[in-house]
Amino acid sequence: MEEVTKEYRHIPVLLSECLEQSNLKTHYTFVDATLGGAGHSSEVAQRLGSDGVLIGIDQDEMALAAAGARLRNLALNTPPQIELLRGNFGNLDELLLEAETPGVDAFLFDLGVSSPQLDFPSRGFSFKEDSPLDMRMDPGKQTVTAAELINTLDASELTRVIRDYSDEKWASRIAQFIVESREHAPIETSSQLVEIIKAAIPASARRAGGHPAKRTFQALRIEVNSELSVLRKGLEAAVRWLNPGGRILVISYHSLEDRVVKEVFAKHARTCTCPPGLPVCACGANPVLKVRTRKPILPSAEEIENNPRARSAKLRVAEKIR
Ligand SMILES: C[S@@+](CC[C@H](N)C(=O)[O-])C[C@H]1O[C@@H](n2cnc3c(N)ncnc32)[C@H](O)[C@@H]1O
Repeated sequence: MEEVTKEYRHIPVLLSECLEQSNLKTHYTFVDATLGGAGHSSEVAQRLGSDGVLIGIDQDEMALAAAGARLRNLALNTPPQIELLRGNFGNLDELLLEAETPGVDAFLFDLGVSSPQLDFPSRGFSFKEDSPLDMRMDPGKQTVTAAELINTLDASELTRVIRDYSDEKWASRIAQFIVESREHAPIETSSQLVEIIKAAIPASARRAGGHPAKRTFQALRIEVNSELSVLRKGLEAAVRWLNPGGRILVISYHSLEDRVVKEVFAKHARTCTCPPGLPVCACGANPVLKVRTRKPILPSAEEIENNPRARSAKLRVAEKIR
């Protein structure tokens, strides 16, 4: 355990903004749906009282072990009840029923992978390390790896995944190069895939827009973990579990995640669009949320300098109105 906490280094993103936006009270039930290394949660735990509850969820065993050790080591005067659950926030209903939660006052979703997940080569998330192409967030429960997708999807399915989940301009060429390459031998490692992507993208285009494999790796990770449908499901459940006045905070790191957050918030915040003078509402609008961030909250230049991973972060917040 000591080993895990020493190695698990992840700087929490938009920490003070999250604490402020959570509107924490000592008796709150706070659900951290993406516990990671408990960067946010260890600060939340210090602000809850003995009548408060902190529920931490992560599907990653390594994250949960590190977070558990960190939270246990906090010297708290009035420790809240702390419950850590291993699972996917796509199954929020089951997890919160298991925790016997009557309702929730604040949810935090800090999406994506943590720095240690990227840094442990065996997880296969990083295009910078040579590792097996895995990318499963929960290797114990998920069976389909990135290698399996790369070696079995046909060219049009590969193009769809890469294009839809990353806006990669060269998606269809990358897909073709993948299919041609695997005819000789299966593609099993991240460096094999990086070389194929580099060969598929013309040299002039390769120089722009960061590492040429970044977008394809993001697309594969989203597909392996069904990230967008899981996010929609998790947010929908969070809206149901929220107590009146409670808040949902979501930190996203790319436009596809951010779009899902905006859509779910907007759907539940939709106000009546009937023409004035109609005796009863016919459009069926029934707002339960108020969006508190018309524009997302972004990290400061100072935060980005100290933690480059925060560069693409966007925090959106909504409050339950009834
Ligand atoms: C960016 S990290 C969170 C870091 C954390 N806020 C901190 O400061 O230490 C995201 C975490 O969410 C977890 N995660 C991602 N998707 C998940 C999902 N669908 N269900 C549960 N956990 C998930 C990952 O395993 C990872 O540990």
